[in-house]
This record gives sequence, structure tokens and C-alpha cells, in this order.
Amino acid sequence: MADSRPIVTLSRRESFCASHRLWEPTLSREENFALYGKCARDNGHGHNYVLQVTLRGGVDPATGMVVNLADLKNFLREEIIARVDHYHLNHDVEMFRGVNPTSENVALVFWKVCHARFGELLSEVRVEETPDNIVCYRGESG
Ligand SMILES: Nc1nc2c(c(=O)[nH]1)N=C([C@H](O)[C@H](O)COP(=O)(O)OP(=O)(O)OP(=O)(O)O)CN2
Ligand SMILES: [Zn+2]
Repeated sequence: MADSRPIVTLSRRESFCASHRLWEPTLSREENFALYGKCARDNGHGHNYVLQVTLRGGVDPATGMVVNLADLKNFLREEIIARVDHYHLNHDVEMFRGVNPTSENVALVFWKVCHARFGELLSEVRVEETPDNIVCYRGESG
């Protein structure tokens, strides 16, 4: 039988500060600087990131919720923010081991973490590296 529950999206935003360096290890130093410019400098640099995670699903008639936003908040804080806030993404964070932390890759890594918890409810992971540099991932179907 078809599920007649109304479909709603809900989002939670969380902020964190982290440093990173854009660096592709298969390229030479010269190639990295040609590709990434100032973002390839040795000591890295920091951003005040904003992560926005969006879920999409049917509203449970018994609870009036798709998912309790407090559960989404707690999950993001415990599984992502606590692991990245005030760390260097290239050096300190297990989920970024071997990953060049462009915003695209940050969104993909966070998607994987969130998908393991929320499965098909996960609709979008949005990473704002700065207020002007924003990346969204909506899964393989786009
Ligand atoms: N496709 C991507 N391009 C860039 C990324 C990225 O993650 N994906 N990241 C960066 C750097 O992280 C860099 O720190 C941001 O550079 P820039 O846009 O120059 O940002 P600024 O805040 O320094 O620039 P303003 O001129 O102050 O706006 C680069 N590219
Ligand atoms: Zn940067």
C-alpha cells in the first residue's frame, strides 16, 4: 500500500572552525601550487565552516515529525562537529585520512557519515567554507 504521509524536508545547521591545506599528493609541489595557489601553502589556513544537513521523509502522524531535530543535532555534534572543530583536517581527523579536504570532499565525507545513520532520509549535505564558497551534495541521483 502506498505511504500517504506528507513528505517534508528538515535541516539542521552546525558551525565549526577547522584548518586545512589543499594538497593532492600525486602531484608535484609546483603542480599543487599551480592548482591551489595560496591554499597549498605549507601551514594551511582556517575557515569558519557551516554544515547544513537536510533530511527528507514522511511525517509520522503519531509524532508529527520526520525525525526529532534534537536527535539530528546531537548526532551532528557528536559524530561530526566534535571530531573536526578546532582540528586540522589534513592531519588530525580520521574521517579525512587520505582525503584532500576541498569543500567538495568535505561534503562527501560528511555525507558518508550521515548516510550511515539516516540512510535514505538523507537528502542534502551543504558545506559553507565561507559565506561565499558553498558546496552541496545530494547523493548519486543528484
Ligand atoms: N572547488 C573548490 N575550490 C576551492 C576550494 C574548494 O574547497 N573547492 N577551496 C579553496 C580554499 O579553501 C580557499 O581558502 C578559499 O579561497 P578563496 O575563494 O580565494 O577564498 P577567500 O576567502 O580567500 O577569498 P576572498 O577573495 O576573500 O573572497 C579555494 N578554491
Ligand atoms: Zn581553505
